[in-house]
Amino acid sequence: MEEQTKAINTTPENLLPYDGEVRYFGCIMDGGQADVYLQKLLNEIEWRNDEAVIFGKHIITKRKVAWYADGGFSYSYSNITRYALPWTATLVELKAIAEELTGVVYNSCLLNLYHDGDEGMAWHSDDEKELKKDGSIASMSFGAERKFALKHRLSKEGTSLMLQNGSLLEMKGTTQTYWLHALPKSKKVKMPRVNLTFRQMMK
Ligand SMILES: O=C(O)CCC(=O)C(=O)O
Ligand SMILES: [Fe+2]
Repeated sequence: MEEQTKAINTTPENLLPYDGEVRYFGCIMDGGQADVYLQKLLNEIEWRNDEAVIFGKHIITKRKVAWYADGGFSYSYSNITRYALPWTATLVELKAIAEELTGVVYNSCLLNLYHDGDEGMAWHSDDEKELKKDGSIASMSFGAERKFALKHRLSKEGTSLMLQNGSLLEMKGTTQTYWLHALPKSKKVKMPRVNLTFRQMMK
């Protein structure tokens, strides 16, 4: 890896006023390096359309997904069992960068490919029982800059920020219990974005 030219903010402030911790490290690599990673991820990842059952209807999302993890992990939903793919060299590199900055070791990664601003992610929290309770999620972004929104479940208080190319965001503590997050659609965005969320799954 090339040497960093700009200093990374290794102790970013908490963006949430209460009930959780969300920290934005900003860009953790230069733009050229981020562009190289974007191309590698677009080409190397086994992207597939996500399937889900919503209101009894079987739907296939426009957004593409992939799931990589330590050996042996599987995950079931809507009567489908998915097996994790083994880490690629690129993902091992990116996982090491996330772990170095957050001080947490991750054992799985969910990847999302949004082809343009017509694709997004609805309000949700990542509170599946398979995930370590109050654990850390490290979210790395490549490609088009997109808005990331957070909303408290009870008070409805909200905040948002732009996730830049080559940036890192960490969510931890009680964030997934009390806050929802979303990636709103945007007519202005014409370029793809790849997002990686490194997660701590229960063994
Ligand atoms: O694309 C993003 O920044 C958010 C992804 C996300 O929330 C998720 O995969 O659970
Ligand atoms: Fe999420």
